[in-house]
Amino acid sequence: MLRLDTRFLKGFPKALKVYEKDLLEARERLLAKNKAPGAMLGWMGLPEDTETLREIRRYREAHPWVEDYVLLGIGGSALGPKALEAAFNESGVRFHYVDHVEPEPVRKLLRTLDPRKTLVNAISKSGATAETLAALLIFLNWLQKSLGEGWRRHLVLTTDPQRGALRALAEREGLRTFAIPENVGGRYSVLSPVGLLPLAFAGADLEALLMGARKANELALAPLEQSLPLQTALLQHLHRHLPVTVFMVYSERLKHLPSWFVQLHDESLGKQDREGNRVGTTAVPALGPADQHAQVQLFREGPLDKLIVLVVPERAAEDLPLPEVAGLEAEAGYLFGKGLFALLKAEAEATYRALAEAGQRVYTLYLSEVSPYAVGWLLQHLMWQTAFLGELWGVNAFDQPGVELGKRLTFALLGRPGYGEEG
Ligand SMILES: O=P(O)(O)OC[C@H]1O[C@H](O)[C@H](O)[C@@H](O)[C@@H]1O
Repeated sequence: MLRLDTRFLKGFPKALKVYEKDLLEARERLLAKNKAPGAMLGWMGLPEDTETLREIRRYREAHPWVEDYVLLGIGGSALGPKALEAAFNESGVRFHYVDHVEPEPVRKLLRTLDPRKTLVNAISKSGATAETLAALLIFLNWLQKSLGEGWRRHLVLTTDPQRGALRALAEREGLRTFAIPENVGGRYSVLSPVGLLPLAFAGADLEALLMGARKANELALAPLEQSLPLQTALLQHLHRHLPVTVFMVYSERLKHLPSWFVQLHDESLGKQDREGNRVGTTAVPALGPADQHAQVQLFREGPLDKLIVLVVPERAAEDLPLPEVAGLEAEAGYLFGKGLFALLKAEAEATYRALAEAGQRVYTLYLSEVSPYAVGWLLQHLMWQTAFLGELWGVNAFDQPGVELGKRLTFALLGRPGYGEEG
């Protein structure tokens, strides 16, 4: 379950009435786009795709020998699986992410892996991302050298159904692939095979994850009073004059979730609107309680330029009682007999109050627990929130024209044919 707490934003219930028409119109505009050719709204339907889920299950069952799973991908092709696998790995399969281009960690990883027990999954929607292609060159060569003809069983590609270098390679070599639907962009792809395939190897409950996401879909389309995604979109919209939106998660298991959110929010919404105005707010990742001992000083006494979102679990699957230890009564006695989770909850609540008291704008999203169901719901909720904000802010939440120049300049520096002039 997901629950919104806006107790310190006193004007919110009234704003919901004032903005009702704008919100409902934004939702209508978004849904109307679904009919247009080229609309990138396929993420809305991913939670219903049981056929792909079955295919992924079969593939997982046919590969019981996998002990190490190497994921080659970056941005939307890595952040989602990384966030979810860290939270829900039940299988003991070891995951390694090559979402960078630093030689030393890649060399170190290659030294530790046994190719016979390793599955390499290259993920790229476009099939054109330099970092991913570079990693693929290295790992494909390594598999071929170490396994000879058997290398093909150890490589699986997740990519566009038709286009791109990965698709072409798969066809030439007869490699196993999973498709990222054409109408699903990278940062909205976590519930496609991009996330589901690695999570199947992690042993996560995929059905519950998708069931949670379906709940977010239901609420996104519900009347405004029940529509959590419209409500949090409004909270972001009301505070768009504040340059920073902090996304602070009180869960060690979800420590990579803020990075996933940062890409979703920043790359979707930070752009020029139709009149050429620069719009967007900067999402800042934070982790509780660790950042109480780092960023919270700034949040308390620094500029009041932030909207702060706390994501807090309400229950632990299993709490850990704090034992009494003789000699530590004076400093730690107040903890004796309490659960570790009680401390987490108290800290989240204390931070919530302290930030509000400081004059920061802050609201909390409670997760019933850190479960695949609740987190699937949260991810899909945040995708809806982002898509609604795209409509409210007059930007296309599904493209990323601003990253193109950097790519072209990289190509020019490396002498890729056709890119010489910029170099
Ligand atoms: O999946 P890929 O096509 O390899 O893209 C990976 C990432 O790189 C691009 O530069 C985009 O800015 C991201 O939105 C995308 O998630």
